[in-house]
Amino acid sequence: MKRITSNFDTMSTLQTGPVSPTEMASRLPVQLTGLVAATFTPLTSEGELDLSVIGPYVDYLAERQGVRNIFVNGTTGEGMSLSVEERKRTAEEWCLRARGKMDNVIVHVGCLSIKDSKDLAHHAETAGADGIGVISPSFFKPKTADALRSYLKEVASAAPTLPFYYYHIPALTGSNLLASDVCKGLEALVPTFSGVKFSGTDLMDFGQCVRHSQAHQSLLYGVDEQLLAALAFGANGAVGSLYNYLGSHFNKLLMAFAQGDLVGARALQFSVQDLLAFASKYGFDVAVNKQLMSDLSGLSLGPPRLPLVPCRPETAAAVAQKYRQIFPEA
Ligand SMILES: CC(=O)N[C@H](C=O)[C@@H](O)[C@H](O)[C@H](O)CO
Ligand SMILES: CC(=O)C(=O)O
Repeated sequence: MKRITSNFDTMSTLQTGPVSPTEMASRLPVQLTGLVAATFTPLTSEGELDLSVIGPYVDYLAERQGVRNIFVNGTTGEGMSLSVEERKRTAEEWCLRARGKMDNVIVHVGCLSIKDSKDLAHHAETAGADGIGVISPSFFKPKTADALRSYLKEVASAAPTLPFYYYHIPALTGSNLLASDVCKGLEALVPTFSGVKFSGTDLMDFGQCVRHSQAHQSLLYGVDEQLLAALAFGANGAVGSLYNYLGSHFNKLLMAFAQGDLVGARALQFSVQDLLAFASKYGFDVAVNKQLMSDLSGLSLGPPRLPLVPCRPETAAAVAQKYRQIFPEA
């Protein structure tokens, strides 16, 4: 794991004196690329944290799925349903267990209270995270991009050495602000601004984020079933729940795309869509997804937390069967 401080040094140097292009390039952070698995939070059958599963979970992602980055305590991890204290304990465990095995641990720190978000941002920094992600508050929603930028600025300032990713997920936050508007001028307010996790379906908005991004920033797409379209628009990588159990498959898709094999990439994307089309008949949500991951990986992830309700075992089993039929090699 690496703490990226160099781009922020570069920025301050830029203001104080000239730097040669070679020196500049060597100081820029490594851009986050490839797959980032949005992890589930392991709970006991009583609904308490089960930190003992996190070590084996990291090994499963690294060894079985070829995934080298994780996004923890986000949507998939039910971060908003955990207490601040629980979020700190899980973040610490993920950072500890990922050491030497993952390239990046990004901790989602968004909360409804800005004080909690700042507390978690600061905590992520001390826990050794490689970055933080923040969603828009969703009860009192920011009415303007300006208001959201002010909020993000304040949260990011609590973790001044960590790359900061704006997490855009309008279907869940209920915010109607375009990500490309939110990101406008954000680097001036947030020196650590390193990219966007874009979990929306508006590809024009995504395209505008890419178009106006800077070279060191990472545009990470978050609707796994249509990643290929986002790659065409210039996505640098992807954050999502499906990379938990389809990481190797999606790595092939990334490879096919990089090699210009669009027909191959499309076939790989279509098989994922087939699985999702099947699963959505059962109301595919985090609860079903979590049980599916338990069934496929053998890790005991436990139930979801209320207000999500556990899925019926037959539902996850039916989706797992479909998965095995579509991806016999996985
Ligand atoms: C709403 C939601 O959970 N979105 C995830 C990421 O943001 C995705 O990874 C989806 O789980 C995935 O694309 C399946 O729809
Ligand atoms: C899916 C995703 O990116 C999240 O869990 O936040």
